[in-house]
Amino acid sequence: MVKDLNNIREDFPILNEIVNDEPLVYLDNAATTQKPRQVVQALENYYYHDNANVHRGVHTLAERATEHFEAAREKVRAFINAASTKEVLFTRGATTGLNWIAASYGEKVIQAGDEIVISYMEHHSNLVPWQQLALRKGATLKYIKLTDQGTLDMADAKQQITSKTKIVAIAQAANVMGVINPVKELAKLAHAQGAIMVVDGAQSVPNIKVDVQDLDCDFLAFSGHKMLGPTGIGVLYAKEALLLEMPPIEFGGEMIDFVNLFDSSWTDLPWKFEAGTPDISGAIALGAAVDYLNEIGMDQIQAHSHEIVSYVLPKLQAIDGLTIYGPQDPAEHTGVIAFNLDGLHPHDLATGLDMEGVAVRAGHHCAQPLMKYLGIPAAARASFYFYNTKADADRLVNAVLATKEFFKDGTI
Ligand SMILES: Cc1ncc(COP(=O)(O)O)c(CN[C@@H]2CONC2=O)c1O
Repeated sequence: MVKDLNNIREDFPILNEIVNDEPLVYLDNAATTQKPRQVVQALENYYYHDNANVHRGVHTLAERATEHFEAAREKVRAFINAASTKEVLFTRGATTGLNWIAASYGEKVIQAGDEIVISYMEHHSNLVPWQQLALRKGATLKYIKLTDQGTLDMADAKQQITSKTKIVAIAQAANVMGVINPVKELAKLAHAQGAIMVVDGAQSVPNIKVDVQDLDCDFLAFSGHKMLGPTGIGVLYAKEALLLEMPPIEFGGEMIDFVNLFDSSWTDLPWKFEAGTPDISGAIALGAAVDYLNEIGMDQIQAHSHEIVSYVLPKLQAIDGLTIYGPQDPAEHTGVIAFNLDGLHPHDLATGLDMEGVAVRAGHHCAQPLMKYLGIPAAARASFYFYNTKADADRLVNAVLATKEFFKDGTI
């Protein structure tokens, strides 16, 4: 059954919150999304009825907990169309997944003189792991330039990806510019040079249909909390052939086969990379989040974002003194819009919006090199999701105008 977006908000009690005497308008979904009752209910059901440790218990609760935990993995597998659950590793989030690739695959493969290619629009979690790996190994970190519209300069990408390239790591959707990057084409360019393709899916998996086999990416990392799930659970997808050759990152229980006094052997995939007691309830709740997204449909979610951005972008562009970063064409935008108001620090702008009950983020958005590339210290950022409405968009526009009026003579 496809959920009707017109009455979806009843699943999100938090959207009824009052902030500064105004009904909340939550537009910080790129930071974290709100959680439907069904996800919170999954957590409650687990702890009230099924809680036990997984995989080795022989009692009924342990078997039930294991069944729910592994069923969640299968839901995630199907959601991203991975070939096998062996390719679906539970992590803490996108940051952990990206660090695992650098710490395992990167440490094993990267040598002095090799090149790692990223872009100027990357989030720090898809930049610093590669930067530190390159420093450790004496490898070269290269950045793909952006066009004037804030999209990836693919002509430059073709120049940057060479026979020395071993890793290409790019966000599929950008957390500031709001663009969708052609990672399928980038994977082809990487593979043609014998390199692997790492996709940062933190902003794409929640917003568009992601098919890892169609993309032919080698790794893809994302976070549960950005797609209706709880914080602390995420996923690293990786091709099985790569995982079989990669050394574990953490050692201990769950991930061993035999432990001898002076050496050990590892268990099968995916558990080789899941040392210790996993986030059982988080994974089960992530499975409930996937169920919820599937009931809406990713096509409907993407269409809704396009409709909202097409509605609000022209209204924001019409505000004198407001600068929008990234594509000016709604067709190029996910639901993420970064902007600044002349003469106002983004923190003051966001505080002004909060006084009107509108929640946006302000700062460098964990993308300091991008801020420098854009020539700005920071920006405000509104990020929509399927439970936001055109009325929310109007509240944003009116709050920007009210804040502009409030600060107009430069004094508070
Ligand atoms: C593109 C991208 N990659 C990686 C991450 C890291 O995700 P985790 O923090 O879940 O590991 C984020 C987080 N987005 C930040 C968090 O807050 N606002 C943002 O834009 C992101 O947007």
